[in-house]
Amino acid sequence: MTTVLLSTAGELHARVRHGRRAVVMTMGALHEGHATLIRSARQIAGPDGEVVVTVFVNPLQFGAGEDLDRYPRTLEADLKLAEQAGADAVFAPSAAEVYPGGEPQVRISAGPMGERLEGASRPGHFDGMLTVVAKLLHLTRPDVALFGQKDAQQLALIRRMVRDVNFSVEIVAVPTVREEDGLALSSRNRYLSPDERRTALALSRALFAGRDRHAAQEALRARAREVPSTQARAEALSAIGESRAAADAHAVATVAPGGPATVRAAAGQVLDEAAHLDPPLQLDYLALVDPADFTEIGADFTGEAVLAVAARVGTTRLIDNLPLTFGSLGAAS
Ligand SMILES: Nc1ncnc2c1ncn2[C@@H]1O[C@H](COP(=O)(O)OP(=O)(O)OP(=O)(O)O)[C@@H](O)[C@H]1O
Ligand SMILES: CC(C)(CO)[C@@H](O)C(=O)[O-]
Ligand code: BAL
Repeated sequence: MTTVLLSTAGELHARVRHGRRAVVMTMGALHEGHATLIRSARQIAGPDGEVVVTVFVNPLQFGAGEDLDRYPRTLEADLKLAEQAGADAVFAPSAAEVYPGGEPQVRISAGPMGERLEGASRPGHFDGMLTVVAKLLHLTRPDVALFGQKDAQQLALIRRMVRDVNFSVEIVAVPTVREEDGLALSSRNRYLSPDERRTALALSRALFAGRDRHAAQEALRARAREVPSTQARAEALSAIGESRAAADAHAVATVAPGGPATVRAAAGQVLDEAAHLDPPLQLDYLALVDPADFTEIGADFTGEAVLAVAARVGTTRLIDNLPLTFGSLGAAS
């Protein structure tokens, strides 16, 4: 298959549509994470459908002093990767093509969710991101658009925009692709020196520490629930022997003050340690949030939450997150 390179809206619109169109939007500097999105798009579109990858470094979503100028631009390599992953077309417009009248006056506002976490650190970022995503949806007119879980807040805001202003597109999320040692793939990883990369591993390690604490807590809760009342629990504990009973009682007791705070603390400890590495990790935020609105979850939260982290190593700012399900087995008795 030969992937076609398109650079104007006219070329895109002149393209005859085949079956379902699946679109993957990117800022280029493509890596295996993007390839995974493109392969998923290929599966969704099927052999009779088509996969369009957009490559556009959107100036509107970069703040003053951010890395717009040094953001890697590698179109030739991107075309090859997109082709190998199964794309039919790559749409790589210029800024003048996307914003023919200069910076747009009318924009999409991300609302309160867009001001939290990433939005607090990068004011205006999500308005700029949603504005270009809306434009690219109009330009590419997909049936399905795929986005990575790695940018969890972006994904949540795109879902919200599609719902709030009735875009007729299905949004599909793709899990985060990681290096073998856990580092989430990101175009910005190529800014890292070997020493900085070692420090950057603390982001995923912190998330894994939080996930492990969470898994242990959920297992203990499940055990506690097996015995429905205090009286029944005591009887069940003596039935399984004194030492097991003591360990069990201790385990059940220690799970009680746990929950989100303990998960945050486990992740936070890894990040605190990384602040003393050379080069150090400078934490921006660590948060355990409800993906519906990106507010911190409370102690009695149930359902899927997102443990999210952002930090700087040297001049590179990285983000990562893990979804964690709370109380999946019901509330503790
Ligand atoms: N490791 C990954 N796993 C899955 N999806 C990813 C991964 N990295 C990026 N994506 C997704 O690819 C799409 C394009 O992202 P983008 O081009 O910004 O890449 P990026 O690697 O996230 O770059 P950056 O370094 O700017 O964050 C987004 O939907 C993003 O969530
Ligand atoms: C969705 C996106 C392509 C909009 O510029 C960008 O934010 C990205 O690559 O994640
Ligand atoms: N991957 C999200 C796009 C950005 O950082 O601007």
